[in-house]
Amino acid sequence: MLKVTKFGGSSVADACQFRKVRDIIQSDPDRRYVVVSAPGRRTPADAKLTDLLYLLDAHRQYHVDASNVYRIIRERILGIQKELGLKQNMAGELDAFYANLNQMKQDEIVSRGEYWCAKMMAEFLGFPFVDARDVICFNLDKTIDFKATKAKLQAKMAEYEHFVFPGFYGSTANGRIQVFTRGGGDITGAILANVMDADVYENWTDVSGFLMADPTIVDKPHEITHITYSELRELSYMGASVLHEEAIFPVKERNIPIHILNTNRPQDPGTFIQENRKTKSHYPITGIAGKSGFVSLYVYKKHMSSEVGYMRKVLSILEDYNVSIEHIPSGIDSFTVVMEEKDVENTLYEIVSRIKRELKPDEVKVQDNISLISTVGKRMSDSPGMAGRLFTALGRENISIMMIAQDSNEINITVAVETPDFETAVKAIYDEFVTKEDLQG
Ligand SMILES: Nc1ncnc2c1ncn2[C@@H]1O[C@H](COP(=O)(O)OP(=O)(O)O)[C@@H](O)[C@H]1O
Ligand SMILES: N[C@@H](CC(=O)OP(=O)(O)O)C(=O)O
Repeated sequence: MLKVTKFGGSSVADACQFRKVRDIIQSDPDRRYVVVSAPGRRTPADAKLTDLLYLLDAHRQYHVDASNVYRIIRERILGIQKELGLKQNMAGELDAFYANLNQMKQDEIVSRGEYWCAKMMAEFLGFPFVDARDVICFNLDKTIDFKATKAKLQAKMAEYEHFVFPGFYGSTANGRIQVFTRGGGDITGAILANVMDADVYENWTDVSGFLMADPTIVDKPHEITHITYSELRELSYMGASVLHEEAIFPVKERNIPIHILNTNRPQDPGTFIQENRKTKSHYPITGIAGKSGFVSLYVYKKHMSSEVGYMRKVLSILEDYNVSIEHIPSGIDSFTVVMEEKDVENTLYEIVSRIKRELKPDEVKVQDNISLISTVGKRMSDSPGMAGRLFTALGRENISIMMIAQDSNEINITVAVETPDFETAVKAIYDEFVTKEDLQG
């Protein structure tokens, strides 16, 4: 049996967490390949090391003295090293990094959290360190070159029976470090699991598995014991941040189960993510997730329904500005495009004026401060009246629904609400489909 184990930032936040990781690795000889993130938050008010590295880079870019930020980074790493009694010259590594700061690009700077952490973890576990820079190969378009990565990883597996591997980064063909998007250590683990044909991909974090809702919004949400890849993809895409939304593809391709586990409570069963759920859930939904930061663009034109290609022309203007579209609810002579605010923050008014100038609509309206909430579950397709229950639950809280979308597999109903209503809406949906079911037994 072969397990690829990935420990997120919360699992390596300090020396005490390192010890928990060692206990977990030593308790199971199948846990041979270990991926680590950079040290995460020790308390809710703390900073993730990766955030500090982005801050350091911002100081560098704007030519502001970065010594204070560097000092905090240095103290965090050396604090872990000292408490664990590690012998490597981390101070030398860190000072050489800082001295060389102006020669580095942002990706290299922000990748160092995982690099230092993996080096320390390797010494602590007595495993070799393998640098992701020498293994994870990116194409120039930032996708993964699977063929090259596989060849390099297999060579490392032939050389070592165990190793510690930094998540989040790799390199391009010209040797430059490239990082994934934030939270991308999960993708590194999934790639390793795929190439190594692991029996399971264990993803260790600070919650006992995937929860039915974000625990910062709903008080003590239930744990999900089993979830399918497609349900998970919907939830993680919509903001359930436990697992990066892109981490599903490499494991799904080989049908490798993902097991989400809690480093602070390793005895808990956690969540299994597989193609087919083994047990039928007691609840009509699997989970709820949501995100804020959306904006909608409403376009109305008399007789739009008979004007062939009108919607396509609006979408092609958005494409010119590289905007990706979340939803397009439509009426007969109108439609609304929902997109992420960050994609249009500098271009929205230019886009609107182009639509007005080139397509002469009768009305264009922009609304910002929108949140999307997805209610997800495979059982929803065979449970009649789900949408009705959802809308009634929101209605009871006086929340107006700005948009409704249901995917064609009927495993997801997404609603748009105004951001001030976001948390109340998530709680109302949870109460309707979970708390109420509990009370009914
Ligand atoms: N549905 C959910 N289930 C569990 N955790 C969730 C959910 N939605 C959001 N979270 C948050 O995700 C966090 C774990 O992800 P992350 O912070 O990336 O951990 P790590 O540092 O271990 O990679 C949890 O602490 C929790 O606050
Ligand atoms: N350290 C990186 C990558 C990562 O996966 O982190 P975490 O495991 O803490 O989500 C980040 O903060 O984005």
